[in-house]
Amino acid sequence: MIEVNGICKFYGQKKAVENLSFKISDGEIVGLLGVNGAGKSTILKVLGCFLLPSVGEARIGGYSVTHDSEKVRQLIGYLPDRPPLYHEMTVEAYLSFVAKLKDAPGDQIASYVEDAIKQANLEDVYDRQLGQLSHGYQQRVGIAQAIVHKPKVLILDEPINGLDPIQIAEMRDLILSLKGKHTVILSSHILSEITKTCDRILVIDKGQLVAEGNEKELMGNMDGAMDIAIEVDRWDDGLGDKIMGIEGVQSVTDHRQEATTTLDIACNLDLRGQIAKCVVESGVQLLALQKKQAELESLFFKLINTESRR
Ligand SMILES: Nc1ncnc2c1ncn2[C@@H]1O[C@H](COP(=O)(O)OP(=O)(O)OP(=O)(O)O)[C@@H](O)[C@H]1O
Repeated sequence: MIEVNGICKFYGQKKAVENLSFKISDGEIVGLLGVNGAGKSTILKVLGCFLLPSVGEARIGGYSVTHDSEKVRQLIGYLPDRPPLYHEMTVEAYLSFVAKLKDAPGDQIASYVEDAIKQANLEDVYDRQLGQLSHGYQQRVGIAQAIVHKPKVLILDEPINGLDPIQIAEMRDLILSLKGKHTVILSSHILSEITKTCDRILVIDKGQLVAEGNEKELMGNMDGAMDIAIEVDRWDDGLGDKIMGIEGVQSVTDHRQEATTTLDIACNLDLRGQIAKCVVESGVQLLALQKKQAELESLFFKLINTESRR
């Protein structure tokens, strides 16, 4: 449904997107993940026909965003990072206005608006002026204006931006409810959130695609990186150094308690056997050894290589 081939985008001398290619199939929900300034909005603006690519081509439903932008616009609904709302209009009047602009069939505008209001859970505020709505409701109206003409593809730029935890959960449900009806591409800088809604994640760093896959696949791409925790019966001065001496161990952090000591060990491959052997040979009793789930955040940092930015 969406095909991006070798896109670059320059703002003057500044390269915001570099040689980016990806495909999104019909009905998929795909997330663009990256820190601020990674190039997410720029990519979505190109797909939304708001910006032309400097190099390369993008197609939606087979139509080029550069040469067939009229056709592309009919296929897509777009929520920019700031929803384009007219504050003096009511929700219903605004959605009806957008439906007309998007060439929804004249005799069905009322039913299209009603459907969008229902889907975005706006029944309680349909007659309120947009300027009087909370940020969370304005964001929902932003989604409603993107879906009102029943587009095949939805492009959502940071749909949870500025929402509180309850509004985030509601927005997550709303996005998941769009599954099956639309192909969705959305952006976020929050890894834990994007994994809850998206089938697949494209990790963007400095305008480039640095990794892609679902959460499990991204974890699998970490070259076997693994965090291991061990518990031993007593503190031993040389144990940390001995474990550090095992090839592939990256760091050892100890936590001494009264009765036992735990050590957190980061490795670049599965070294559980060697670590157990090393502990036993040191004469210390090994009470527990477990593989820790690598934290999502540490995955993100590893993928975009930003340890130094933390
Ligand atoms: N109109 C513009 N003129 C010049 N540079 C721009 C312009 N818009 C974006 N940029 C730069 O291009 C890069 C990518 O910006 P973009 O907004 O696409 O990133 P982003 O990942 O969406 O970030 P954010 O999450 O902060 O919105 C950034 O370095 C940004 O400063």
